[in-house]
Amino acid sequence: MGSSGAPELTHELSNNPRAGGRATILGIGTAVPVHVYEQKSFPDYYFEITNSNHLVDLKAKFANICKCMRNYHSARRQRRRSGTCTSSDEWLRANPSVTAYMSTSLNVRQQVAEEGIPRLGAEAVCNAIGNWGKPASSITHIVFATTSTGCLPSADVTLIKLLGLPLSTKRVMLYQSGCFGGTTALRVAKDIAESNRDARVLVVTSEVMSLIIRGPSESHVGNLVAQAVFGDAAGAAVVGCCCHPSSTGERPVFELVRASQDVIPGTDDAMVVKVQQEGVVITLHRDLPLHVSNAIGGVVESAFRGVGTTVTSYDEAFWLLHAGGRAVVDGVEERLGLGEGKLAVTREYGNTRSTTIFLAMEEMRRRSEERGMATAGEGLEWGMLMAFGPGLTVETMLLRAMPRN
Ligand SMILES: CC(C)(COP(=O)(O)OP(=O)(O)OC[C@H]1O[C@@H](n2cnc3c(N)ncnc32)[C@H](O)[C@@H]1OP(=O)(O)O)[C@@H](O)C(=O)NCCC(=O)NCCSC(=O)CC(=O)O
Repeated sequence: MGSSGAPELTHELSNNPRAGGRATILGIGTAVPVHVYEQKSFPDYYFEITNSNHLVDLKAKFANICKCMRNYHSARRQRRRSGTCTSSDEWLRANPSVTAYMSTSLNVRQQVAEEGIPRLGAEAVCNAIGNWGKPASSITHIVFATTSTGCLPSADVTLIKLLGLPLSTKRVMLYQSGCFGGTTALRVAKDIAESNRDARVLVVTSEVMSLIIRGPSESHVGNLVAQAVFGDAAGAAVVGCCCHPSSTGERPVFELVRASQDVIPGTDDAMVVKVQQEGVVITLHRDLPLHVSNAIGGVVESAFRGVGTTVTSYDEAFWLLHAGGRAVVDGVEERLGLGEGKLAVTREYGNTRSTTIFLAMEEMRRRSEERGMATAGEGLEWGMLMAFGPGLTVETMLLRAMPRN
């Protein structure tokens, strides 16, 4: 139990590497779609394309929420939607069932997701493999997470065909995994890598919001918040145990030290996601940020405990937090007493569900390299990756940044 008074949450996973070492991230890549919507002009766009300009008060509320998102994200980041022609303006205008608040539309939405998810994922994979520097044929396993669809044959099958990977590549598909799906995928990859000598596990997340885009309703502000918050992106990482990097020519970036996953008691209604004839309907409860911040102290304390880290203050660690929304990030920062700038990379990007942590991770690595820091974790050794989603589930991964040289 943490001194925060939060409920005892963390169920620690065993950590018994059998592949001769701990799993590490050996390459990272991301991809974002070509369609960009500026947060500033998004309220005008969204109310126009959903034929809702008559809902004047609701539009003002939405504009306020988006304004806050604009302050929250750095100006150079925008929200993005799938680059497929079908989720362009043309597609939205041609499909009023998608832009209505509630209209039967699952089929038409699903087509966009089915095509867009593996394609965007493949772009991120190519970037991750380029960063890794080894041939794609060295990949032995894939763990693919998406919250954006649920069709079979699954997105990982399409992905291996797009990439030309052997059809014998061993796959794990995590559908409807929530925003913590990227962290779950890393946990599964860690277990695979540490149990199979020479395994090289490709972790992929890809989120395309075609199933959740819908018009506004005065009686469903939780949906409106979801419309303001979420965007599309894909992330990828190559994970493997690399005991002798000098002989393999690989460059471990972050060691995956320990994983945890916990459900916060009494929070079933905080985030509810239903697959319906009308698409995926998301309801976010206004207390969600409070639930996360109330629980976070206990979760983080347990995650750091007993592994021999040198961290005596949370500011001595680097932080990769899922960018849930302004209120969530501010709440976590305050509860953990983090110093200014500790969540800077989280604030740099919006919420792209399971992909968010990869955008943050890549950004941190990029900044650290640019500044000549000793590790990709802002020059620090220990760090915490944290994401949350329906359940409410909080998932963490304790990271150890490897020296860059
Ligand atoms: C949306 C915000 C950025 C807006 O911030 P602001 O500072 O502008 O203002 P605010 O918080 O006062 O909210 C503005 C108005 O919206 C209302 N409001 C906010 N959130 C609401 C909700 N979930 N349901 C109903 N109403 C809500 C407020 O009461 C207020 O109404 P009034 O004007 O009447 O007073 C912030 O509230 C936020 O970050 N909320 C958390 C978003 C969230 O749930 N993220 C998790 C996504 S899930 C995820 O990431 C995991 C996953 O997908 O798996």
